[in-house]
Amino acid sequence: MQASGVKAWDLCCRRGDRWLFAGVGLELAPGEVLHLVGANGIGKSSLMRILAGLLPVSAGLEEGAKPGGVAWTGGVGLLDERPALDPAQPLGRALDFWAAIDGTDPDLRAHAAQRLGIAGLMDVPVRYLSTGQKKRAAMARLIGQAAPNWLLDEPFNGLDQQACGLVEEMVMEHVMAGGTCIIASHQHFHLPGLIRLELEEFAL
Ligand SMILES: Nc1ncnc2c1ncn2[C@@H]1O[C@H](COP(=O)(O)OP(=O)(O)OP(=O)(O)O)[C@@H](O)[C@H]1O
Repeated sequence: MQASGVKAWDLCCRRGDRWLFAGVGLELAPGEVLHLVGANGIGKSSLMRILAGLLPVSAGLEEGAKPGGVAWTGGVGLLDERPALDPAQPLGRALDFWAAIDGTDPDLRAHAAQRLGIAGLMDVPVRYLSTGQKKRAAMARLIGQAAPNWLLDEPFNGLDQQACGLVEEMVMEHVMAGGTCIIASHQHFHLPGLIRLELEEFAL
């Protein structure tokens, strides 16, 4: 695996005319997992999207404040709340669309699909798949990316108990191989050494 790690500082987020958070920072070394927690609507997904580079890092509240930043060591893979798989395509084709963009390792993805129990669904249109099957497919896509850093936004949503255990196992394997992982979730994780970051109500 490539080298991993992340350092983020002074992250601020404004949605519409409302500040969600300001001055948030975090740092992860290879092998570390961070659990991002906080109430509904507090800004966990927004923070994940900033970390993934999909939302800008806003400048701080004060006049002329410098924006914060995010520095990754190695590539980043995001398991978003939405699976981003074309509903009109058979699953295999929908995953292949991303393979070219992600630089997917086909063997890694195929092995993950097998473990996740979706290898037999590649000819089924994505629109016929259940929520959990789509989540499993998104997880197989992530593993195929072989990114050293993972961002998992509510990875357990829609998964049955067995699949939740499997995803936990996959996270363990990833970090034990030297990766990092940030998980935004209301669920509990049984992962040793979990670092906890709680986003709190932000008041001006
Ligand atoms: N595109 C957008 N434009 C304006 N406001 C938005 C947008 N996306 C999200 N928000 C608002 O930002 C706030 C934070 O949303 P976010 O999804 O980051 O919260 P969360 O902590 O992940 O919530 P949950 O636990 O319910 O998933 C919410 O009030 C939401 O309505």
